[in-house]
Amino acid sequence: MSLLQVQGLVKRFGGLLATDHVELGVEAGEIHALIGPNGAGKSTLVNLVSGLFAPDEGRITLDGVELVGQSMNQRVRHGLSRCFQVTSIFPDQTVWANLMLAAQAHEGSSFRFFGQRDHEAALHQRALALAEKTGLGDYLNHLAGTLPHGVQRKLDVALALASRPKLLLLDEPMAGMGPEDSLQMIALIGTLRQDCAILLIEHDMDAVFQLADRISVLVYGRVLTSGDAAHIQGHPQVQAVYLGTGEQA
Ligand SMILES: Nc1ncnc2c1ncn2[C@@H]1O[C@H](COP(=O)(O)OP(=O)(O)OP(=O)(O)O)[C@@H](O)[C@H]1O
Repeated sequence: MSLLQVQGLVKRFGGLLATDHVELGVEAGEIHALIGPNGAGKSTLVNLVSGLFAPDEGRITLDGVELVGQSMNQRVRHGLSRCFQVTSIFPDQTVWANLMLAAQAHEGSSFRFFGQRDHEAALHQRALALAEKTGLGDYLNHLAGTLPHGVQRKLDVALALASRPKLLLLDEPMAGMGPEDSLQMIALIGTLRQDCAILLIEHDMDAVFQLADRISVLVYGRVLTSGDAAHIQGHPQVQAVYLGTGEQA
C-alpha cells in the first residue's frame, strides 16, 4: 500500500465535478508532482488531502490511517504537513523565534520527561536543524515579515517540516519567485526527499521534470495518466492537453 492512498475521491462545487473519482498513490520517499491545465482540480485535490475541504465521496489514507473526517490538526499528528504560502509565519517575530515556536508546538510534549534546561536545549537544537536544512542560517535575527519573498518561502518550508511530516504538500512553492530563488527552492525540495514524501503542484515544467520521481496529470478533475518524466513527455494525450496537438483527453 502507498504512503498516501487516494481512492474514488469526489468533490463537487454545485454542478461542477472538481474531483472526479480520483485514484492516486504517493510512495514513501517519493516526490510526486501533480500537473494539469488551469482549473483541472489540482488545488482542490490538495485541499481535500489537507482537510481544508471535505470530499463528497472516497477515501484518503496516510500510512494506513483514514484521514477523511479528521481535522487538519489531527492530520498533522498523523504525519501530514503543508506549506501555507507564508500565512503560518509570525511576521513580527524573528526567524529564530518562528522556528522555536514551531519546534515547541510539535516537540513540546515529547520532551516532557526532560528537565527545563534539557528541554530548552532540545528545542534549540531542533530549531537550528530546521534553519540549517532550509538555508536560513544568515537570517535568524531578521524579523520574518521583513524577509525577501524567497527567504520567507524557505521559512514556510522550515515551519512545515517542524512536525516531522511523512508527507509534505507543496502548492506552487516557486510562485512569484525570480530565477535565482527558484533554483534555490528546487535544490531545497530535492534535499527534502531524504526526510519525507512530497506531493507537489507546480506549473514550472522544468522544475517538475527535474524534481519529480512520478508525475500525475489531472484533466477535468480526473487523473489522465501517471508515470515518470519520460512517460509523461511521450504521452500523446498529455501533449494534446498542453500543446493542443489534436488528440484530446
Ligand atoms: N471553493 C470553490 N467553490 C467553487 N468552485 C471552486 C472552488 N474551488 C475551486 N473551484 C472550481 O473547481 C475547479 C478546479 O479548481 P482548482 O483550483 O482545484 O484547479 P487547479 O488545477 O488548481 O487550477 P490552477 O492551476 O489555475 O490553480 C475550477 O473550475 C474552479 O473554478
